[in-house]
Amino acid sequence: MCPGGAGGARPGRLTRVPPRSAPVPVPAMASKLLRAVVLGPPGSGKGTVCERIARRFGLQHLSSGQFLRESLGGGGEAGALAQQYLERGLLVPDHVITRLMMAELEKRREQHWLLDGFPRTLGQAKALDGICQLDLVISLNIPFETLKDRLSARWVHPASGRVYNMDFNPPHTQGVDDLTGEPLVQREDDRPEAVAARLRKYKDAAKPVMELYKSRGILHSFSGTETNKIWPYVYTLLSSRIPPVLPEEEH
Ligand SMILES: Nc1ccn([C@@H]2O[C@H](COP(=O)(O)OP(=O)(O)OP(=O)(O)O)[C@@H](O)[C@H]2O)c(=O)n1
Ligand SMILES: Nc1nc2c(ncn2[C@@H]2O[C@H](COP(=O)(O)OP(=O)(O)O)[C@@H](O)[C@H]2O)c(=O)[nH]1
Repeated sequence: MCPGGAGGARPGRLTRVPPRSAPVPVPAMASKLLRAVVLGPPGSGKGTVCERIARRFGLQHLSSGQFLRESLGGGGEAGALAQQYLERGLLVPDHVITRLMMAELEKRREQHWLLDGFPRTLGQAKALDGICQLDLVISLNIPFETLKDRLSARWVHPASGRVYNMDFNPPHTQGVDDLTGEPLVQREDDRPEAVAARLRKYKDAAKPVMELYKSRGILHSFSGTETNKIWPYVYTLLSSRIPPVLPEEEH
């Protein structure tokens, strides 16, 4: 069962109207903790979509890539090991990322959450199964050329993970994070040489994960080249599972 989750009851499935005299049950939609995953290749907009979902629906956005990058600075053994993989655009071994993510999920037993970047392999998906029953998996299908263009124009604020794109969502001042005023950087693994390898590896590892979630009937795929066009569909899907705290239009 999910940490803090309500087990088998699925949100949005409470369709029978009770007789007038019966006590009114707390709707599953309000009481069940949502466990969702966003899948997609590097540059597909997972972080962008997750941020929007997190803000509109009051979910915790948990980015495995961001947790990994934060672990690098800690001086620990796991961080040192992970650094060698990240620099080369390779996936860190399943047991390393799984241990990290399980610890983070354990801290958030009582919150709705949305995973970004985890699980990336079948091994990771099985580890997640061991602690949690997922409600929803969103898959973003974006053409390869679009991914390459986006990643080469991506700038990030390392401390927060906030992402910018010189065309799509540029910072107010070039090269500077809007909230902190700190410098933005380009990730080493967003260099064109690393990107092609990352995309290939993503495809190989993600295929069985998607098949697993498809076979369970929880996979929802969205295709396109623009996040703003995909977003209304994602918003509608989420709204069927959890009440929004902000309206859709406010990006
Ligand atoms: N489950 C995961 C998640 C991330 N990573 C490592 O962390 C890096 C950065 O992860 P993330 O921020 O999720 O980036 P990507 O998905 O690679 O790229 P993007 O943010 O562009 O999606 C990955 O390239 C990979 O080296 C990993 O090994 N295993
Ligand atoms: N041009 C363009 N850039 C986008 C769009 N959606 C997201 N981006 C940018 O593309 C880059 C990758 O998006 P991100 O959310 O980091 O994707 P992730 O790698 O899947 O987490 C970032 O620089 C985003 O600002 C879009 O519709 N058009």
